[in-house]
Amino acid sequence: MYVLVLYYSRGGNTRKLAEQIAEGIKSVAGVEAVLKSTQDVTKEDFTGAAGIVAGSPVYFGVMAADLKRVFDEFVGIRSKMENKVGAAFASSAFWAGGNETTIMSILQCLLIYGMIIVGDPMSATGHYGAASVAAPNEKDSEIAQKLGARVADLCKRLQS
Ligand SMILES: Cc1cc2nc3c(=O)[nH]c(=O)nc-3n(C[C@H](O)[C@H](O)[C@H](O)COP(=O)(O)O)c2cc1C
Repeated sequence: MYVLVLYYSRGGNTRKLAEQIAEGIKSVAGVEAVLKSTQDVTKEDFTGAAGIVAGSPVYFGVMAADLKRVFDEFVGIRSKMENKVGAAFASSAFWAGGNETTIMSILQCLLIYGMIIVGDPMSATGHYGAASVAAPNEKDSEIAQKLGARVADLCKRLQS
């Protein structure tokens, strides 16, 4: 069983968050993490996954166009995604730059893909997901790992 960590990143900040989420996924026994950029991801990566954690830099308060392109292009496999677990992450330049609105823009797509969407666990912050201003610091990384672990754990429970 694997969880797909899908990201777009131009400067590397969002990729660093993605790597932390993948670490969290891998900490759950029996669940692997597949880390893919928007350029490399395939429809098979989507349909084979037990869950998807998708992330983007904040671009004008929403996800970057290349992540939206993937959701647009893969619309035909939407029905195969029902009841998989979904979560989101984002990296901004400023504290009030739009991390939550960007996460919500991603969660909207996952919701309409029929997925069961979750935020980060109570042991992290119990909010929208994982986020950082520029590159993730130690706390951001811990939250990202906990988000990954939560999604992996839920995937296991749903498939048992
Ligand atoms: C076209 C564009 C739009 C952006 N819009 C915002 C924004 O609305 N709010 C914000 O805080 N940062 C904004 N940024 C900054 C990026 O979200 C931020 O630098 C992020 O950490 C970059 O992630 P990356 O290194 O993964 O590419 C924007 C950057 C670009 C290139």
